[in-house]
Amino acid sequence: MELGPLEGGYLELLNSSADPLQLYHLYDQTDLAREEIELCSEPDMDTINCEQFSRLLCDMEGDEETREAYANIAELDQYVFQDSQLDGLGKDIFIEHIGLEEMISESVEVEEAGQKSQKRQDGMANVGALEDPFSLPLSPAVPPSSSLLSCLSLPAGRIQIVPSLPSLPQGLWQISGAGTGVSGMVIYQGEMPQASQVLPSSGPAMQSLPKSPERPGSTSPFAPSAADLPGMPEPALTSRANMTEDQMSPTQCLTAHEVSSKPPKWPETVEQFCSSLRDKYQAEPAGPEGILVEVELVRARLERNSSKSQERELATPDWAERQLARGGLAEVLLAAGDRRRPRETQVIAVLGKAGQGKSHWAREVSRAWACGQLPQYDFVFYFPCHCLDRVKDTYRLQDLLFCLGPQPQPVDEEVFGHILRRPDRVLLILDAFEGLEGQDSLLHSAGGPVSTEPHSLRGLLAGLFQRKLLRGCTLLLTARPRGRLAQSLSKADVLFEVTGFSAEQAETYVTRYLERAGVTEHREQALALLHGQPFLLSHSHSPTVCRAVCRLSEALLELGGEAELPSTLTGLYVGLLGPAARDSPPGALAGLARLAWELGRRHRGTLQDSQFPSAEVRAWAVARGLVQPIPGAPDTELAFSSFLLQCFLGAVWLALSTEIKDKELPQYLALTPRKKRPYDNWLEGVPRFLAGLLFQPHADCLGALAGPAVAALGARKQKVLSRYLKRLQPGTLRAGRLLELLHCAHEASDAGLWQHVVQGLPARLSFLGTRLTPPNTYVLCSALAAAGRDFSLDLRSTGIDPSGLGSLVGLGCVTHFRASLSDTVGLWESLQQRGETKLLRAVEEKFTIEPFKAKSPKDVEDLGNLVQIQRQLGPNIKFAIGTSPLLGGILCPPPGPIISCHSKLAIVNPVRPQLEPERDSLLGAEDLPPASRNRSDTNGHLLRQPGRVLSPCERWQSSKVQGAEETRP
Ligand SMILES: Nc1ncnc2c1ncn2[C@@H]1O[C@H](COP(=O)(O)OP(=O)(O)OP(=O)(O)O)[C@@H](O)[C@H]1O
Repeated sequence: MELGPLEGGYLELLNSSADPLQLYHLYDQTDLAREEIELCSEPDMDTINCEQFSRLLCDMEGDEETREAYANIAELDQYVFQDSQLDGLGKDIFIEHIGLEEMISESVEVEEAGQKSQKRQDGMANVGALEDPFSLPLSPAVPPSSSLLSCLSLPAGRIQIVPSLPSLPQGLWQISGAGTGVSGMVIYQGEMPQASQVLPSSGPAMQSLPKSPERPGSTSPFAPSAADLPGMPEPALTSRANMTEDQMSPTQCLTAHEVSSKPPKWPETVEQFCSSLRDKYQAEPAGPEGILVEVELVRARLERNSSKSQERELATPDWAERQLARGGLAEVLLAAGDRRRPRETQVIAVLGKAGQGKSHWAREVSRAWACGQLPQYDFVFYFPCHCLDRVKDTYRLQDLLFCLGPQPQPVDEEVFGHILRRPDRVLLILDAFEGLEGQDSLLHSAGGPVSTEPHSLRGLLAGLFQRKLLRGCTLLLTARPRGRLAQSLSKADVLFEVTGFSAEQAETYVTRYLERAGVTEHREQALALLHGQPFLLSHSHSPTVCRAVCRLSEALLELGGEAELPSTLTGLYVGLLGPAARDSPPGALAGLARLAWELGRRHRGTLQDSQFPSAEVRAWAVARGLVQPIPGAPDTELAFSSFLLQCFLGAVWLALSTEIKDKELPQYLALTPRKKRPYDNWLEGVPRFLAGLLFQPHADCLGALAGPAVAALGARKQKVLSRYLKRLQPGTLRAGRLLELLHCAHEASDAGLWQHVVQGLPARLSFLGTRLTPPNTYVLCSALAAAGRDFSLDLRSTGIDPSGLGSLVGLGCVTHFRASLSDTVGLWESLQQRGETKLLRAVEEKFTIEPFKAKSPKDVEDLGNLVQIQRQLGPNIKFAIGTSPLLGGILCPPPGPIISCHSKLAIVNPVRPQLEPERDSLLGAEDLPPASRNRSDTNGHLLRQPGRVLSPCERWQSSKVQGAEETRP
């Protein structure tokens, strides 16, 4: 039977009458067609290798839609088919839910199900029993499992037994089909069955997997071994037992890998290469200042930034829901290991905004390896990606590792062979991945090479990411996730985020900085300077800003006398650049500023010697630390010493340039919707610096950098921006842009502009899903306090930290707020512990949780904790469970109803859907039609629409365990 294109989920395919072997090959080809299967000879229709099958089955299980559909089948089975009263309704809903219209006739008429099952019996797997396609008949030999794959039934005939595939749950797995040469293949995961656990077949023939007689490479045309790859050495000896990897079973292979993590005896050349790499990493200082503050990474995930757009961005978890990689480096590197398939490349992405410390962290990984902390790797190669952006030349894999690697040297074939033999013991670090041209396509496009023949560097990288070259290695990349790159990064096995410094870590950095500078006596003064400018303290959450603050503090303290840090970021950078500008060659600052802007427009932060206006300007910029060499890159390549500095210089160019037309200037504030402006704001720090440079008093700001001659030009530009900003209605801006406007107004330090902005703030402010970093929280607090009006805030999914949450909701002008339950519990508990009862009472009264939707047991638990704290405070305190002014109502029931509401919520079992409509009607408040939504009875219980029974799917949805609660203001 000819199969059409692979469409829909695996569920549809399993329910089709397609020949399972064809199905399998179609699956594999579709998947691997993208991977350009050049090296397979003839696809061997009769051969299924267990790794391939493991992959197929894993993917089927990994397919979220299928998994969920089968889970629903299992759970809804009883409801739909055993509860005769609900028969008709249930089936319809069930069928609709799993989205299989074509199954309607099959599933409604039960007899037909038998035939369908029979059809499938000839195929790959029997899903379900003959009589009832959705019941789960488990033979005594098969351990019960909710997995779709544990419900395979066993046929008569020859059976191959493949012991223990690591990715399968324990149990028996049967595969059969024409062309296999056997009527059935059983994969047994777990201990082999005892004789008493009789396999339901007439004498299973124990055979090994089919194997190509000619060569000991992989038996799979789709999963080549090293021996299959042109240009690769002969198959590796992976154990000291003189067996090739491919002669071993997958279990043996894994065991061999584990065992061989003991240091093997290496040839002299390999030992030498390895120790030269280690020496290289150990010799590198930890960052430009040689300071290390230990930071924890947070598990990350990407999400669509709007329901309409395909673009993704880093999701913002609530503070209390963040998952820290507490095990440090080891945990990060092991994180994807659970999902790792044998000999499969593992991709780990460490993401974060510019200047958060990604490169610092990545270099720390190589240093840790050099110090023997990562014994699971024999080799670690660190590449700053700016150095790999070479379009012209062609390279082989060995050139990448040896010539472009951290320790450039001629290729040593013996060492290279050694690397190829154990790719699983190789870690490649690709730092600043966003710096590569067209990086997004490397991760997902087809066409990466499968051989080590010369290719463009991009081709080589594509081969690595597409898991064809050095298959089985670990790829660790760091990147700023923006635009299309973020979309492709969802292909990574695991994601982490570098979130910058906490206030304590910033203080630690200041202390260490002064220690290294040999001026520890200034420590207290420097910390006092920092605390004297809370806005800069909040910005020191970014290590880059923290470093800049340290440098300026050091300079100010050296001068002696009354020192004070500036109150804006613009002031900080003017303070740092002013002295450099004063002794610059003529036109040097403007020349460098122009370069910063023009490179930024092309999304680049690196520059060549030849791009400087003159050698003199280059020498000045290097001497003043404005640009610096890139570690590992040729001397002719330099980079701006930080992204923020590049943004500042870009803004200087906009402020100074006569080439930028006045009417174009407002677009560079990036406050209007993206569609209406061609500028993409890659240099995202430019808007606030531009406002700062043009609005702050000329003599202290732009004049301090460029001299008095540019005063008239600056004044004209200021007028243009002022007119634009005063026409802007803050209430019409989305949360992210509103925050940027607040930052611009803060940097401008112009009383008129600030008043205009704060007066325009709407009374109800929702920041739902928009990150509130410490500086964002700071400007928001200042603006609300200055407005002299009342506000309601929605602070859910903002990642706001506990101290930020406390400062915002503690403001007198904030009369109502909504925040995640877990963060609120944290705040209340900390206020309680600190004995701040008055503030606690105040914030409790402002808190609202309506409409409440419990999505996980944690939500119910948190609600219980809130009620508990509330009880302790006495009967007069109440928080709003009804609608609040923020949400359009006024109901604030006393604690009694909340507790009774809680006790109802607590009995909802989140794992199994509750079928009694009364029970979860409370949970399903948002599932009700608008007419009955948000209405409550006198006890504060939400009313259900009479006669409306929630469908099983709705109940399932409402009881699904799924992270923090969702927004529905
Ligand atoms: N944990 C840390 N301890 C000490 N210094 C740090 C730490 N993290 C970052 N820094 C310092 O902060 C500055 C910025 O760090 P880094 O260059 O690693 O940021 P990044 O996220 O890679 O930025 P970009 O995206 O712009 O490349 C550097 O000077 C670095 O030394």
